[in-house]
Amino acid sequence: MINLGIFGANGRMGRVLIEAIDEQTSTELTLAAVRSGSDWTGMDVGELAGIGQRGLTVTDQWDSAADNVDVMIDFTLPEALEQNLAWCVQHQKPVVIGTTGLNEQQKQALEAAAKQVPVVFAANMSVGVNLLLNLLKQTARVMGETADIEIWEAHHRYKKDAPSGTAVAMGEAIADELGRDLKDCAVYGREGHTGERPQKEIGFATIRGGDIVGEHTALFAELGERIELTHKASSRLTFAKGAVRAARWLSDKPSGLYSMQDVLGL
Ligand SMILES: NC(=O)C1=CN([C@@H]2O[C@H](COP(=O)(O)OP(=O)(O)OC[C@H]3O[C@@H](n4cnc5c(N)ncnc54)[C@H](OP(=O)(O)O)[C@@H]3O)[C@@H](O)[C@H]2O)C=CC1
Ligand SMILES: O=C(O)C1=N[C@H](C(=O)O)C[C@H](O)C1
Repeated sequence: MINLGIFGANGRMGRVLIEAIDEQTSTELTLAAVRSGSDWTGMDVGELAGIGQRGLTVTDQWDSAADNVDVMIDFTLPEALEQNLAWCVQHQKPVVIGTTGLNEQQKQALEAAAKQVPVVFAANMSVGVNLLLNLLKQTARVMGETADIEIWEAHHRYKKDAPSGTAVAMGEAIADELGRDLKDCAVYGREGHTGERPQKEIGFATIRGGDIVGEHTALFAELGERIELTHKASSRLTFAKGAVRAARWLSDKPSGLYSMQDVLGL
């Protein structure tokens, strides 16, 4: 049995993580952490996730459960990342991180923490997106030098970062394969008299609306033909199941920064 803890248990991902951990016979939820003073403190985790009472309450007293946790899972917001990492380092807990929209300082904090505890970081925990990253590299090898490359993504109205972490990871996978630096060739939206498209650009477009769980497309457009590679997530449980799989995989690994590709053996 692997005992798991969740940061941000009351969030959209936190709630489906409770459900995903509950579904597995080999994992048990032993810490459902929320921020200090949160209104959710004291609520039964099963009630929070809509799956009926489970006998564990949401808490803002994280330390009291630390001894009973093997791996933490963090899907919160970038502002919470450094505090969560510090807690994992202090208590020597491996951690799976799905939070997106990290700035340079937060990325460095992630790398520093991974020297002291095992860390899986992935902007998207689904099997499909991680397979897609490989397909994008293959497509870039064949068409990338001559095709116009565009990436677009669509998410729910509540999402706070843009473009999505997955879209950025897709752009990075393609740019790496083509020997380009995404910082130099990315264009985030276009407006006005933009002129003709420079061939080496990688363009990004973002849609936000309603309850869209997460959709990503990469376009490789030539004169005369084009390829579009699309992934559509229809349930957050897909991401949560991926995170639980990553946590199980991480439980016996040494310190280091791992990807979902490592977890899946891709
Ligand atoms: N890698 C992947 O596969 C996926 C990644 N994500 C990413 O996961 C993250 C969370 O998404 P989602 O669940 O939809 O977001 P929500 O806004 O629903 O949840 C965010 C959680 O983080 C907590 N939080 C926010 N700010 C702080 C803070 N400063 N200190 C402590 N806790 C804080 C919130 O607590 P409170 O309510 O108290 O503010 C809440 O519990 C996003 O970055 C998203 O992009 C999402 C899906 C899949
Ligand atoms: O915020 C979300 O919801 C999602 N965020 C991730 C991202 O930014 O790529 C992954 C997924 O698409 C859902």
